[in-house]
Amino acid sequence: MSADPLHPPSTNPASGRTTARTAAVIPAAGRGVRLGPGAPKALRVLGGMPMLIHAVHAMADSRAVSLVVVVAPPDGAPEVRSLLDAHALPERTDVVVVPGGESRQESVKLGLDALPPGYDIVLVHDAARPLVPVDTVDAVIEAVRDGAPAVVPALPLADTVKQVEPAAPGEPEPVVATPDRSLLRAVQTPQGFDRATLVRAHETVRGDVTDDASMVEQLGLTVVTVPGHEEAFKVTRPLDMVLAEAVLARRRHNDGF
Ligand SMILES: Nc1ccn([C@@H]2O[C@H](COP(=O)(O)OP(=O)(O)OP(=O)(O)O)[C@@H](O)[C@H]2O)c(=O)n1
Ligand SMILES: C[C@](O)(CO)[C@H](O)COP(=O)(O)O
Repeated sequence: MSADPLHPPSTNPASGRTTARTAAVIPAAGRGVRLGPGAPKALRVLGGMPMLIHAVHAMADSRAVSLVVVVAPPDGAPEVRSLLDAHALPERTDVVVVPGGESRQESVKLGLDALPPGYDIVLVHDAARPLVPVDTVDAVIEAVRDGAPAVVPALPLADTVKQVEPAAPGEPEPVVATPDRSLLRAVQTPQGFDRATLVRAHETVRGDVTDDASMVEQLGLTVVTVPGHEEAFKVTRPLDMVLAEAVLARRRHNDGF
């Protein structure tokens, strides 16, 4: 890969270790059907600011992230560009906007295709997880820097989980198993990747998946976890908006605003 003169990899003078540059791809092209009627989910307002802007800030708050690629709703790229231009970001962070696709997987691929050379670590972060703390972002990046090809933030489950058999609509679903909860994790974003591995996964793995790490699993590589965070929850249903507003109010209170 050729070098980008604006954002050269940094070298630690003490260790001589060169730190790979990190970009974040934010899929934000979903409609938000489960949230109910309204604007595309990423453009809905939380604490006075579109959800997407919170998500971009969450990535840009990490000093390691110098490029953010926002994957906008397919016909919404100009609107998203204007929104981003209206909100200040750290000077060290460039933001590129591309139109997204029909599925999350397709949107992530379009974001990856827009990445310039020189970024060897890629985070993929849902716009729908606007409140992930920077410490979680940094923990993911650190684990990729330490050599893991794919890293996911994960939390233990609070509920017991049942596996069911599909049933006709309105009919009760028979339970067929109760997996050992201690071995299960709820997985969040940002998920972090060695760029070449993630590109290979998107180029070779076929079939529907619900996250990017599972594509790397299908390549036969080991994905590792780092501790996730309760505030990195995904805004999916209407109650999640209430929760997100409450988290923001608590942050404002703690910051003295
Ligand atoms: N075609 C799509 C579908 C989803 N996403 C993004 O993938 C993330 C996770 O998806 P989800 O929370 O399921 O969002 P939606 O698809 O918008 O939700 P729903 O299924 O309720 O419509 C979101 O940031 C969403 O914008 C995307 O970029 N392109
Ligand atoms: C990527 C993800 O957020 C990890 O938990 C999740 O799989 C996205 O799923 P969705 O059904 O597209 O919201």
